Amino acid sequence: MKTKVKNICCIGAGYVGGPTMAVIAQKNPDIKVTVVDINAERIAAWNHNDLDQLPIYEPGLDDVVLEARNRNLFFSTDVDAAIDAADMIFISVNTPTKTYGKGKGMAADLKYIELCARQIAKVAKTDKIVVEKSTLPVRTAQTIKSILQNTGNGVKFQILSNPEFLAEGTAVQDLMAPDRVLIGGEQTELGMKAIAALVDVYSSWVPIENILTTNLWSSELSKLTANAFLAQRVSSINALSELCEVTGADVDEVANAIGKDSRIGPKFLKSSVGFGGSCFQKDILNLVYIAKSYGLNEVADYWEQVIIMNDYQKHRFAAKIIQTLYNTISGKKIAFLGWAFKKDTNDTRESAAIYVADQLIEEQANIVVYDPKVTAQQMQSDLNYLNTRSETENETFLTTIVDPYETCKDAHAIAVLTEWDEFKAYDWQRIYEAMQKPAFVFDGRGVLDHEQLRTIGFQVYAIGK
Ligand SMILES: NC(=O)c1ccc[n+]([C@@H]2O[C@H](COP(=O)([O-])OP(=O)(O)OC[C@H]3O[C@@H](n4cnc5c(N)ncnc54)[C@H](O)[C@@H]3O)[C@@H](O)[C@H]2O)c1
Ligand SMILES: O=c1ccn([C@@H]2O[C@H](COP(=O)(O)OP(=O)(O)O[C@H]3O[C@H](CO)[C@@H](O)[C@H](O)[C@H]3O)[C@@H](O)[C@H]2O)c(=O)[nH]1
Repeated sequence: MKTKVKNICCIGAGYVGGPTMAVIAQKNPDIKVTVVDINAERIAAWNHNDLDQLPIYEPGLDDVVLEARNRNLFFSTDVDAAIDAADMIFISVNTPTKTYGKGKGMAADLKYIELCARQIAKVAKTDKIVVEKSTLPVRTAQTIKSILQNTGNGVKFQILSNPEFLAEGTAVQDLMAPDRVLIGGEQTELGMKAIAALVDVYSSWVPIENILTTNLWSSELSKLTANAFLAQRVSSINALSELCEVTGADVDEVANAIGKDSRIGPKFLKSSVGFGGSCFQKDILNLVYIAKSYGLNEVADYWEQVIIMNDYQKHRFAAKIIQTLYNTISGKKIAFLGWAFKKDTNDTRESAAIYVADQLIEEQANIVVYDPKVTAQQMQSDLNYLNTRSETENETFLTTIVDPYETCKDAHAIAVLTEWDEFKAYDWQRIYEAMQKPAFVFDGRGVLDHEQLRTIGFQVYAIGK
């Protein structure tokens, strides 16, 4: 007989836990879904009456939350109560790159995962299915199982791997119509039963042929592999962008030409100032670390190159700005349009903007930033995290203005760091008139109309052109 899930708990109310559970709850009104977090401020924001105050910005998320919240979707800080009541527990906590000890700067830090496993082990009085939603190194399910099974209280656990493939900025749309849902589990009778229970949750809205089931290790490794392949495409086209610049080829034309080959495909070929986000770098470093730990040095080196190329692309963009501005940017105002790592999100983790700003501030430029969704406080904290200089110096060199025209006024140069749609619609003539001359634009996202800008009088640098 199929086990029907009635009560879900999700530990971690972040960029993944929040939207994923909101959609699961919306699509399964008969399942009670409780999202818990130790961050009380975040939970309060999820419960805020004003939907503009939700802790993350994702197009369409407010409507989903509005429909399901307080019906069968709840946000709470009472982690123990939610664990106790649930028959299925998702672990969706952060798994950042380790900043200390063995594997520092490479391996995933699994301390939050282990804490969750220990808390589940301590609290659980009835059998549970534990679902890894966080991105984890292959074979982590073994660790979780070992912690859970050594409690000695007779409770039985099944562990599933169900990695999340949503991209920020399109999270709701990705969750509503995923290319696939991946569920890995033990290939035993009880394991298969647990897999079937989770398939049942997703099949409320995902066509059954799009729900893939595998063994645990394939599922865990597929997540790291998917991100490595995606990031590798960006680094590949970025590597070619520099060759385009020196040969007269146009990177968008090259991308279009190769993307028409159905074996290559058109997506993820947009050259840029470099990929950011909380996942790509972390997951590839993790993959590299795992390969090295098995002694697979050539495999590790192959994937590490994706990160090396990405770092180079960010560095190259900043160097181009310095060089073009006559190798002296000390005291010059440089306007940044965008700080988020991509459009339609307020997330700034690993955003290229942070690294470009840091490099320009080393040359004592005054960076003034406008981003429609990122707060000034977040920008300062991103810069401070790099630890390059004192917080006071960062406050002096990086300021934020909430109006794009004011941001660009009197600037020597504008750098586009995020591809927000609104940038295309600005009155560029007005911006030009208020700038220092020559007025430079460095389009790190290839989003502006360069011909129009040149006609106005701008000197334009665009990646791969
Ligand atoms: N951000 C994405 O787009 C994305 C997409 C797919 C997969 N992932 C993966 O999903 C995982 C979560 O990522 P995220 O972006 O949602 O992270 P996040 O930092 O936004 O959220 C994680 C949340 O977990 C909470 N938390 C940590 N330990 C806890 C504990 N012991 N008990 C209760 N709450 C705890 C934190 O307070 C935080 O609010 C990561 O493994 C990430 O790699 C992220
Ligand atoms: O052609 C492209 C595509 C993307 N990017 C950049 O790459 C980064 C990542 O973009 P994207 O993948 O769209 O967003 P993420 O939210 O980081 O999503 C990735 O990381 C998630 C976390 O693991 C996965 O779930 C998603 O499937 C995977 O796309 C951003 O800085 C983009 O600007 C480019 O420069 N060029």
